[in-house]
Amino acid sequence: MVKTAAIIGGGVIGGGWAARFLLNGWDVRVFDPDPEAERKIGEVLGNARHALPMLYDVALPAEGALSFHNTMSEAVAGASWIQESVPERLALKRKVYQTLQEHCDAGAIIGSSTSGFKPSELQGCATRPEQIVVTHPFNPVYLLPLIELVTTEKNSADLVARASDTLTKLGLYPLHVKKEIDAHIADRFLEAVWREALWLIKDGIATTEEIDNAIRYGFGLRWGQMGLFETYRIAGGEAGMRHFIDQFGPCLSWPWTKLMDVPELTEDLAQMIADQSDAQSGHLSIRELERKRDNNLIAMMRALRQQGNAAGRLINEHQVTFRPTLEDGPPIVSARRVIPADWTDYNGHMNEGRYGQLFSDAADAVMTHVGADAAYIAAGNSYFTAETTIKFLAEAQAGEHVIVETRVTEGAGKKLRCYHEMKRASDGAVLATSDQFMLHVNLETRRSCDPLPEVLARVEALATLHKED
Ligand SMILES: NC(=O)C1=CN([C@@H]2O[C@H](COP(=O)(O)OP(=O)(O)OC[C@H]3O[C@@H](n4cnc5c(N)ncnc54)[C@H](O)[C@@H]3O)[C@@H](O)[C@H]2O)C=CC1
Ligand SMILES: C[N+](C)(C)CC(=O)CC(=O)[O-]
Repeated sequence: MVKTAAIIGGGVIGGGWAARFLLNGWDVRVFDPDPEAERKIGEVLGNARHALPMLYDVALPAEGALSFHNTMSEAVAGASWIQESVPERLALKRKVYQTLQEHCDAGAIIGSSTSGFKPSELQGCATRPEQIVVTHPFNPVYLLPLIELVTTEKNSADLVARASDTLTKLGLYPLHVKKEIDAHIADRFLEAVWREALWLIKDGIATTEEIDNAIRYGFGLRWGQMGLFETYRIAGGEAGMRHFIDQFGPCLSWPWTKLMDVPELTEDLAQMIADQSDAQSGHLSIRELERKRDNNLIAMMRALRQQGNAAGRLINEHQVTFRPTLEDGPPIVSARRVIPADWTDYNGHMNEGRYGQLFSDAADAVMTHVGADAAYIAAGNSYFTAETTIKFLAEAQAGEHVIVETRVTEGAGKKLRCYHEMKRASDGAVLATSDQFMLHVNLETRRSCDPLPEVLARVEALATLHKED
């Protein structure tokens, strides 16, 4: 059954949440009094539709339905998840909970995007405090997986488990913060870094661009894959973390940082920062910067997928949950995906090597379908490609949804031949074809041999079925 999420407040963050739910197959109802809300969410959704599917090697579930509502009562009725993302004012948030709790299901989860308030503050005047948790996301919510799930003793273990499960199924990483604190965990770091950066600008040490370069060419890259402590463990050399602390711990009491003070944001300082930022990035619109950010994030997370680490490991695990079961066909729909941005080459279209990648993924899916799956391969049997002829018939662009249809044209003994057609999903245009000839191989002897009987039977049956077509 399709689930429904209500989005209360559809600005930068509410729009990102709406996209995350919709692209994972949920119906989404939005309440936001801003007459521009529909347009603004449309823009965020446009970015998300471009970006999120590129993280995966299979198509996301069918998109849910998006609707806009004039009252909060209408938006929350029947929703199993309610995500509040109204401006960061405690009185406003509390008023919103009072209204929505009059109309929402008592079993629904109410998550707040608050960057700073503790859940106990949000629960303060609520009719059913036990329904409310903090689910603090990171911008862009449709791409970044971290959600700080902050709870109090008023939230039952069952509700916390349900919240965690829902967030995980959305491809998110719920970090359960069990002891509440102002600004949770991550924003405390961000604020510490931001305060220090403001001092560096105010004291004329560095410009906004130099500060950004100090991050993106160095420790920013380290943090994205190992965080702080694993990185510092390595920095301690073979002696590890203990040595690192003994060596660098004392520096913390040296006058290196001004972390406890905030520079006064005078008119002059605010203008200096804005001017430097304009000089650095003013030639790009915010939408262009968002696209650039999203494409970079996708490329980085896809690289982490290949290594099975950090955010990449999470995406691999999420992808398994919606990998489709193939039908015998003909044809077998052996691949269904969106072309990622990092598959584009200097000619502005999908690079020829990626056509090969897609056909190779399609062949892997067919192998799994006939029983030559991971366990079969681990037991010492597999197929090797002996010959492939690819015809490139039309260009494919990043963001396009494509499918591969496969026919088994030969399946006898050790021979398996597949004819793949790559099609654009929107109009069925054939973009490329591949005639692929494979041989069954014993991975120990590295020589060709007949498949095990159950795989051979599947291959032969498919070849017969597809020949009859
Ligand atoms: N912008 C950011 O980088 C992040 C913000 N947050 C948190 O998300 C929440 C929202 O922040 P943003 O999206 O940045 O703000 P925003 O200003 O972009 O969006 C707030 C939206 O709430 C709407 N709104 C105002 N009163 C409302 C009401 N009574 N009912 C329904 N909608 C109402 C506004 O029309 C606006 O569209 C805040 O709690 C903030 O701390 C969390 C993570 C990151
Ligand atoms: C600036 N901010 C405190 C609203 C930022 C966040 O809460 C998280 C983020 O996306 O950086």
